[in-house]
Amino acid sequence: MPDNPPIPSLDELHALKPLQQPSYDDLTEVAHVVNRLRSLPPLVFAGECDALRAKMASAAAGEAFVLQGGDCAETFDGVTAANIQGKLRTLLSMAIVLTYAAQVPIVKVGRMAGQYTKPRSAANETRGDVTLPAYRGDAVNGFAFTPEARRHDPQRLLGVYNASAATLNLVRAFVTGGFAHLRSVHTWNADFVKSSAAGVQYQTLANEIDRALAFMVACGIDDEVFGTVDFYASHEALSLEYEHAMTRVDSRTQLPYNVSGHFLWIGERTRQLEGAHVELLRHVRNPLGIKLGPTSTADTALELADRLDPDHEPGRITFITRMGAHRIRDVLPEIVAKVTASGRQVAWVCDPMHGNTFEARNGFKTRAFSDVIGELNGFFDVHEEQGTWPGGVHVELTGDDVTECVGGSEDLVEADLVNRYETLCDPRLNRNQSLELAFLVAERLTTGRIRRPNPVQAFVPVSF
Ligand SMILES: O=C[C@H](O)[C@H](O)COP(=O)(O)O
Ligand SMILES: C=C(OP(=O)(O)O)C(=O)O
Repeated sequence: MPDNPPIPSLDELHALKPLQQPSYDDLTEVAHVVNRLRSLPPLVFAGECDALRAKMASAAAGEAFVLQGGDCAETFDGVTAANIQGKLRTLLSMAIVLTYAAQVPIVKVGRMAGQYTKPRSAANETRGDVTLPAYRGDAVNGFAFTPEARRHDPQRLLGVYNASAATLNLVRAFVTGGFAHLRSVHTWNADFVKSSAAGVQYQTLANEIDRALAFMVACGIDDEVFGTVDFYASHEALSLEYEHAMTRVDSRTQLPYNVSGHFLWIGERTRQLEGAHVELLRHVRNPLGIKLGPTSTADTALELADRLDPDHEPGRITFITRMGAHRIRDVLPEIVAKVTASGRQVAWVCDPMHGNTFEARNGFKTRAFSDVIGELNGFFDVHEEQGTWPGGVHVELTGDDVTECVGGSEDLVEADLVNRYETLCDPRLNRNQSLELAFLVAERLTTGRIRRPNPVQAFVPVSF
């Protein structure tokens, strides 16, 4: 159990000159908003964060696999039943593919209910002869290209709280109220294009699950044990005002937790060792992710791990590597080797999205499905060579049939991007591409090439 040093104040954090922060013009208004946020109830319970930390520890130990996914940038307008259900359905379908094929428990974590703040490469955006502040996520400003919308508005932080609460409320209802029951495995994708290869593969798997379920019921097992799933919320902890206001001392343990989400990650652009984000998050008890891009070194990874997890607590640290398909085989091996040699057991999760973005000839920001799979294969190969466990995937996806990433079995080309390009920031996999990815990952997990300590004991049938 870590010591409990005082949580730094917001002023102390700002003195560390944090990157990627909004510039608010009315600091009194900011203080009002932060005070209001401090008075609002937690969105998650500290005990749930502890439960997730234990599951992340299983992923670090090679006994579970993490599936983390959702929008690049959630939006306030996107908080609709259809959107939330669509993302959940996609994640549950992917999880079932991974569980059934790979026979390993899947830790299900949404990039949901809090993913409203975006770091940007450039502070401004220019269209024609007009330059305005870049869109930084609904937590900060609006997407419309007008001075009013692009103003950094602190009231939006209350919008983040409300949107996250509404999303979590429905997610909790879905995962405990019957929607996620294993019996529903067919209905999640009932409307799926029959001609889609992943859709057909999914139907075949769903039929097998139906038969297995019927067999178990015939054997006298109450199928209500398959009625609910554990599902967790995560986002990038970027807005210091919001994350600080949502950091509370847990009444059970007297220890601080960030109660805006179960799992928080520090982005590639804000993970400076002496920076404000590391300083705030080192005090909270939540399980933490650290993004590692192509310029990362083993020393950086180890220094961050020492700072954020001085006690080597199981499940505390997850390294989310996002090196790019063409760099992963060069950069990842040394990091994995040195972290492992240090005696740390961390969860290794592959984000095959953020290192593979490019601008298409028609101006759309996109990713090629082949690069996404290329990076995943590199990730599995490196861990196979090192004898370490590839602990999970982190993907930007949606439940809709958008056209934002090229490739996949539908063979989307750059000319298709214009049809349904709906993301406000980075391109997401659509439902078909997400399922396809799940089948490919399941195949890598089942080939037998990956060492799994004890697959039989590791399979926990009551919580898929
Ligand atoms: O999601 C990640 C970042 O916010 C995003 O890649 C930054 O994109 P930009 O380079 O268009 O600013
Ligand atoms: C900004 C993100 O990633 P990264 O920090 O890896 O660029 C993200 O995951 O939204």
